[in-house]
Amino acid sequence: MTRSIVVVGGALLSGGRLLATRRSAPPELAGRWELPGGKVEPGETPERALVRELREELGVTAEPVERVPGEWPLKPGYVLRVWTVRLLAGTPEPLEDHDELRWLTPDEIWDVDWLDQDVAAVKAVLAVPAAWRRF
Ligand SMILES: Nc1nc2c([nH]c(=O)n2[C@H]2C[C@H](O)[C@@H](COP(=O)(O)OP(=O)(O)OP(=O)(O)O)O2)c(=O)[nH]1
Repeated sequence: MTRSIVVVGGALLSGGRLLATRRSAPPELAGRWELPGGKVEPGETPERALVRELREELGVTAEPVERVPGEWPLKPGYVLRVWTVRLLAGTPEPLEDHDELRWLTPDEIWDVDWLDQDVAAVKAVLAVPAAWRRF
């Protein structure tokens, strides 16, 4: 059986807001919103992949805190796993893969057009209210 490729998503939380990022590519995903992150490379832990991706994509130093329970199918052969993330240094900027960022309160969370496959993951992040108060 072939194992799925894990895509790690970061639920970056700060001051009671979640960072949403708007994809700039590929064309079928561009303009839709997601959790920043990317594919785990061979030999890499998901947490290290997340730290690497957040540095590359947003220019920040960040620390995965805990796994959000669940796993969400993306395109065939890919699954999304999500960690809550604390920002340690830097201000996120759309350096790679994204063209806009928004910090959303829980009340604003559905104001952006999340990728269909991310909706359940975002609901799972909302279902961990303690995480929103922590950083
Ligand atoms: N990062 C991220 N990718 C997602 C989410 N939802 C979703 O369907 N995807 C898809 C988009 C891509 O097909 C795949 C992740 O690839 P990516 O392009 O972000 O990852 P990467 O930086 O490792 O990719 P690459 O440019 O090295 O190929 O998962 C999400 O919430 N976050």
